[in-house]
Amino acid sequence: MQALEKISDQRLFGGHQMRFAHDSKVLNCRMQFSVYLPPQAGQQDVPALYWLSGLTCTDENFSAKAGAQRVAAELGIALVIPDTSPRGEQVPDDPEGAYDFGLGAGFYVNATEAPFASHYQMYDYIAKELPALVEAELPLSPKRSISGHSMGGHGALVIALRESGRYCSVSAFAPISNPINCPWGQKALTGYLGKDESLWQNYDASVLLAEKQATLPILVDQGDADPFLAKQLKPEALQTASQSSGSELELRIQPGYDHSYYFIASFIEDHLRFHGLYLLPQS
Ligand SMILES: N[C@@H](CCC(=O)N[C@@H](CSC=O)C(=O)NCC(=O)O)C(=O)O
Repeated sequence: MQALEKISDQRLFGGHQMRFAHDSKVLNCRMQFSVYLPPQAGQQDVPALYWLSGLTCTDENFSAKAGAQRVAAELGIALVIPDTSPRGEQVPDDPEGAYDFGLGAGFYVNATEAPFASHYQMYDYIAKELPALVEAELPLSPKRSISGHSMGGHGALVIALRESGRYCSVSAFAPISNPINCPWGQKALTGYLGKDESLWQNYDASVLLAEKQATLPILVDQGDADPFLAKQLKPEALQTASQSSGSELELRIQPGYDHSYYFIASFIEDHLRFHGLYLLPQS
């Protein structure tokens, strides 16, 4: 069988919006993901921005709602958009079917707890298996940046801070900034990693940023009308952490914006141009 099965391919801004399926070894299931290839990918390998989506999303929310492809086409940056959890009948879900754990809520961690550990290895899937696959099979260079929203903003920050040599820049929209101290994070980290809170620290961007100075540029946008801001997102923890390690963080509070894809669509161009500064040769 081919490594990638193409599910769809549609022309968009001179490039291609595509969807693929493949067998994931680390997740132990069949997965789907989306890719936008800009027109420049017809001539040469192009750099890629990996986008990590939030709770309840598949790879299709960002492709359909964020409006990122026009500027990606102009800049010559591919978009690689994975799913948010392992998938399939055999993959365990939240025991009560809640939206914030299990399917659609992998939290970008490597689970150690049964019954989740046999599939929920999203950290390794995003940081290692998927880049190796798409760079081997598609016209993508190994220059990568990473971004995401909410749960995906948490994932992007954690992966970039831990694997900084593998990424040129990181950005996030309304990230879960301090998951060890919020209900979404505490539920997910207990379920995937168990009750030993010392193991949770490796998956908390504020802890990681406080411990070690960041070596890559960081941009974060947060709406001040976001209903999840105070209880779940806590961007002030990220700000304090960056100050204590002397890291450069650009945290922008956007007046009147909520948690939705309308917020993402309003600022995605800024994020693409920010990543372009580090992914593309500057004249
Ligand atoms: N259903 C839940 C909240 C679900 C939600 O808001 N999901 C966000 C991400 S939240 C953090 O990870 C999302 O991106 N949804 C998909 C979309 O297309 O908007 C509730 O109602 O509280």
